[in-house]
Amino acid sequence: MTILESIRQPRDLKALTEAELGELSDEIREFLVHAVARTGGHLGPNLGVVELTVALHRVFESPVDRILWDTGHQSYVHKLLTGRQDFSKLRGKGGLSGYPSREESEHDVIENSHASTALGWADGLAKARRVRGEKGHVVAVVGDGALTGGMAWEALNNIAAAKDRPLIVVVNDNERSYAPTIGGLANHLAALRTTDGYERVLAWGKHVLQRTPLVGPPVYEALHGAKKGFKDAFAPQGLFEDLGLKYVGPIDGHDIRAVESALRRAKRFHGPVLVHCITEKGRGYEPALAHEEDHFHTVGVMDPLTCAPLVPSGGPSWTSVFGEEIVRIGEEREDVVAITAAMLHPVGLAPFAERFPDRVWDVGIAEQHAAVSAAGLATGGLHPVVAVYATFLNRAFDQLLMDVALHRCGVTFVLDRAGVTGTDGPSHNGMWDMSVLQVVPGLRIAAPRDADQLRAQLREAVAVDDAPTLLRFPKESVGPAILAVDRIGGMDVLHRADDPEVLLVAVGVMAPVCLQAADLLQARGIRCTVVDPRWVKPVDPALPPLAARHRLVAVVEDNSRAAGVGSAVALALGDAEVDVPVRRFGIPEQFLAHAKRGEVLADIGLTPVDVAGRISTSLAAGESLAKQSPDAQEHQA
Ligand SMILES: Cc1ncc(C[n+]2csc(CCOP(=O)(O)OP(=O)(O)O)c2C)c(N)n1
Ligand SMILES: CC(=O)[C@@H](O)[C@H](O)COP(=O)(O)O
Ligand SMILES: [Mg+2]
Repeated sequence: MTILESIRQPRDLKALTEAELGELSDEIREFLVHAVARTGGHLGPNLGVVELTVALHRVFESPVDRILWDTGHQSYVHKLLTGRQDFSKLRGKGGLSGYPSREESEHDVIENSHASTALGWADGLAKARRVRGEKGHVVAVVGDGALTGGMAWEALNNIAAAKDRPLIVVVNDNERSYAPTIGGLANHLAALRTTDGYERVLAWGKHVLQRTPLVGPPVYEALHGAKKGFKDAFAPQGLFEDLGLKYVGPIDGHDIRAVESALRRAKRFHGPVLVHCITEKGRGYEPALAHEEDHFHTVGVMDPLTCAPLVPSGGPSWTSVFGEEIVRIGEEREDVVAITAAMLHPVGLAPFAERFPDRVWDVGIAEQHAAVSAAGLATGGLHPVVAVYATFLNRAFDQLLMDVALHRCGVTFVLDRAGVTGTDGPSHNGMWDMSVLQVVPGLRIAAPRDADQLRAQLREAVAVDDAPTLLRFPKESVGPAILAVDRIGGMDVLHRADDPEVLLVAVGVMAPVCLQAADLLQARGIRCTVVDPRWVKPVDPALPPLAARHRLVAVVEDNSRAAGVGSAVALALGDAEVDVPVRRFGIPEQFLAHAKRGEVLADIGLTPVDVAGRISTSLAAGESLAKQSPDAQEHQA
């Protein structure tokens, strides 16, 4: 049995010797590389927190002491040490979540993967402990990237002022989000991190002294203390100390003894403490360290030796189509600029950044700032394109509404990972944008069905300079082109039939699902028209009169059913006095457990068979209804 296998719960760590702890760290890294290569997941971030997590669970008594993980993607080691070592179905249906999960363990608190929230949770938990007179520490682990999010500072502002409320903030500073973390904060962390002299002296001392048994360790401790003293005396007073936090660090986050020593000091301090740990994303796995783009922030299923992907990509991604087209637009329009929230490569803006380095900004994990600064850019005469994942735009709703839309700013939002993403769990599905944003006056929303439409609609969007525009597309590969057979108003007709009964409104990537459903219905003698509205907000004025020529309208969208495009179409029909029933197909109002996109779509009835089946049943019910007495009809309506 390996040491790792012997760890069933955190207290099993306490008896391990220093040598065994080193061995355990090696075993964990070995486990992570092979397990995550088999399933895909967040490899780099977890390789960077091995020693930090071991030290946390040796110093604190989880779950009495609450250990919170910001963003949660770096919680695999925490899971391994809290009784969860079956990673065979990590992020897969029925397997471990890729994030903390209360259902999995009493050691887990924050389940969502949206960054910069852990300090707020910690502030609330610490206040609750104070009010209820409960013992126990609250510890929040936050990355340097997550620390660039505004909410982290809202929380720090509260935490720092509470001198008598013990709360420990552990900054996991690996200098990166995906790419190197940007901004004044990153520069400040660097200033705290590198007073070169004592770092080099410390590194040398550690190297020499660790090879000098007996005398080595106490001398190393003394040297470590000297470094601390030197820093206190000469290094700049830190931003954190100026705020009122006790600052402990910088600590070598891969030296378990050093981290434990710092955490024990922090534990003794009866107030807010910040422990600054220096770590390396991808530590111990050369291919990750060599991967300059993101140190293997997320990896797909791959060969752990060669890092070659083992699942063939299904062709070009939506992201790459956007990335290429925005460069072409940038060539033609020098007023077009771009903003990313710490995800330059994942959202496809890297080619634009390479071509136009002065026209793209990484604002950190700060979607709210991205939206507001875009309002400033637009007001300054430019046309900003803000590229974020759909789920993360939720965070910037007010800024889109009150800063961009109210001021009628020509800003284009490009939402990647819209719809069901699946394996990243409930907080990553881009399933709310076409509902939440329905209420934004003047905002125009497009949902492209294929690459050609993405290119066309992106161009139409950046041509609007007096209102916000938005495109949204999913994570998967782009399918084949879907040609229109006609155009009605601004809508593309994808399929038509003589004397049609059903109008299928296919929203974006649901076009193939609707076309297949139309074929299934045709086989049952039910004739359909299939339209792609292209721009789903506002509803095309040609849609109600088209609907009036059918017996039933079905709107199919990869978005929440609640207040989505289906609801907007139903409202538009009502306003136009078109009395045709509307059936809404979308994502139910629930949080979707992690599973593959296809599995989730099948579970929620967004497949051609489900859509065709429900339409057929609906028509039949309508027919039987029509044959019944008027009051029976009234009742069922
Ligand atoms: C609000 C929000 N925006 C973007 C993301 C995407 N994201 C996930 S992890 C990550 C980088 C996090 O960097 P850091 O906090 O330093 O943690 P590390 O991965 O370095 O351990 C980003 C941008 C997110 N999870 N939440
Ligand atoms: C934790 C986080 O938010 C990101 O790392 C996200 O998991 C990446 O998702 P993709 O793998 O779809 O780019
Ligand atoms: Mg980081």
